[in-house]
Amino acid sequence: MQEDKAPMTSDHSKLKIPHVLTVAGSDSGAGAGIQADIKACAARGVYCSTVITAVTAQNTVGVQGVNVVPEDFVGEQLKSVLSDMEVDVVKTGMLPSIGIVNVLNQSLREFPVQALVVDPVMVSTSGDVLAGPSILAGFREDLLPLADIITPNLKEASALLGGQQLETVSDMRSAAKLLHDMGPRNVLVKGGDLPDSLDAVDVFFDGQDFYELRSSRIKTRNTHGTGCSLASCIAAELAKGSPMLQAVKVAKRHVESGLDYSKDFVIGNGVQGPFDLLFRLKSYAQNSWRQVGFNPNDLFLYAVTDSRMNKKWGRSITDAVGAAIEGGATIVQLREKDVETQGFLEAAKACLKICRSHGIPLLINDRIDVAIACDADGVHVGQSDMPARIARTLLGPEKIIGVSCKTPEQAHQAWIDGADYIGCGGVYPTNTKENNLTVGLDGLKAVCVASKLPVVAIGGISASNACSVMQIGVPNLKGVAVVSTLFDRESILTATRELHVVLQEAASMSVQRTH
Ligand SMILES: Nc1ncnc2c1ncn2[C@@H]1O[C@H](COP(=O)(O)OP(=O)(O)O)[C@@H](O)[C@H]1O
Ligand SMILES: Cc1ncc(COP(=O)(O)O)c(N)n1
Ligand SMILES: [Mg+2]
Repeated sequence: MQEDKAPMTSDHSKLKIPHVLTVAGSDSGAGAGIQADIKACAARGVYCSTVITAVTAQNTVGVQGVNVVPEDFVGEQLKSVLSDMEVDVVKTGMLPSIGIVNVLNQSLREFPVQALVVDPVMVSTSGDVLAGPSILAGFREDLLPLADIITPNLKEASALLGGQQLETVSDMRSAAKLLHDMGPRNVLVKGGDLPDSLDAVDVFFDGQDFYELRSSRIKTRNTHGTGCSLASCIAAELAKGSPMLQAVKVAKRHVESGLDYSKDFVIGNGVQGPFDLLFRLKSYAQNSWRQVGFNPNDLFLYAVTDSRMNKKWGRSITDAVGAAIEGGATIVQLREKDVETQGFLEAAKACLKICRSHGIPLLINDRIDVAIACDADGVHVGQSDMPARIARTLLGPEKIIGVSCKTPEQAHQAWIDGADYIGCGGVYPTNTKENNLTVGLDGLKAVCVASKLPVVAIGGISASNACSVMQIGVPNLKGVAVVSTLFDRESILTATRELHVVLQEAASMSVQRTH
């Protein structure tokens, strides 16, 4: 393999995408093998092509069958990809026959790549043989000397070394050294299966120094595929140009957080469930995730919290939100301007629980980081906050994004940027926002008419003027957003109910008018 990395772009006008080729077996249960490799590379932002060496019938119970792909056809796949697609790094997994090892060896000599990552898969965690002892000589003689790194687990390291038992970190160090003598530039002995170990310890040896890489051991049955994913993450980081130790560290951290994400999911009836790097399970784990998708009618009675008002009336934010929902609020936005981040996050998590139990969306004002950390339903941003287009990239396609707009131009931009709704105001003067320009009912109407997005009116709206706001007669005005009208009151519940009645009357009047 080449020592120095070639520049990522030969022609600067084109973007060269980092590319990993995985040469591995298919796992029908999709926890390990090719399926794990594609997910890991996708999660690391690297293109992944695939040469399939075997198709396994496999689930959480074990491996029920293996169908090995003829070596000539493995060779044909290798040639197709390597001759055309500018592969940076090759990663190998299940190599079920000595013939396939030979074919791979020849291909790598014909089409050299920047790095070779060898995960010497032999036995699945369920104990089923994926590559028999006959493969050992091929690994030792042909593949290991070409490898930039090999990533055996304890059993595989032991098999490669002729069967010696590995039970401690010190045994792992000796094994790493002996394996290094077989030719690979770097060795990572993985300790996922180390008995009596509180941490998940892997030993990395670069021929000079040993590194013990530790992470906390996640309590989960879903560990099927950690090895394949780790090797693919290493390959992906190398393809991006990382030095080896850095690639290994990032990969280990990535696997750890993937295990944490997917630790609670229940897939299959066997002892070992698939691990998954792509699922964001927090909302599933709460078992009460909101229906994905934004319903503009949720803007009907939009409650915006205010920490100063809660302080003044001596109530917690959760009590305030609970009362507003009970009174008929249809969406809640947390707008906490003077609380510290940690307190805000805790409050947001608690409010999210309440909102989810009532099927009410919860948005966070301005703080995209807090919205991501608590997995809120979305954010509301002002004109000088994070631009909606960037918020969309950070939050993903399904979260709700609202933007404050005063003009038709801003409303148009919000639509282009991928927002879901706009908040237009201040309609009337208000104490909650200093120096806020008032647009009045005419300004509101102009924005609504120009906007392709649903609109919620905000600013100085109360039970006494909400009816005139809703009667401006534009179909995309979906509701009113209020702060002091609900939260600067003795009883939030009563205040919300009052406003709800007014809004319902306004809605029924406009229905009558259109019939
Ligand atoms: N329960 C766990 N918590 C945290 N990390 C783990 C856990 N199990 C395995 N790992 C890590 O996952 C990677 C794969 O390790 P291992 O399970 O030993 O390999 P294999 O899947 O090839 O048997 C290693 O970095 C290991 O430390
Ligand atoms: C096709 C294929 N490749 C690799 C593994 C090893 O994965 P694990 O060690 O997590 O069982 C597997 N079970 N199946
Ligand atoms: Mg494992």
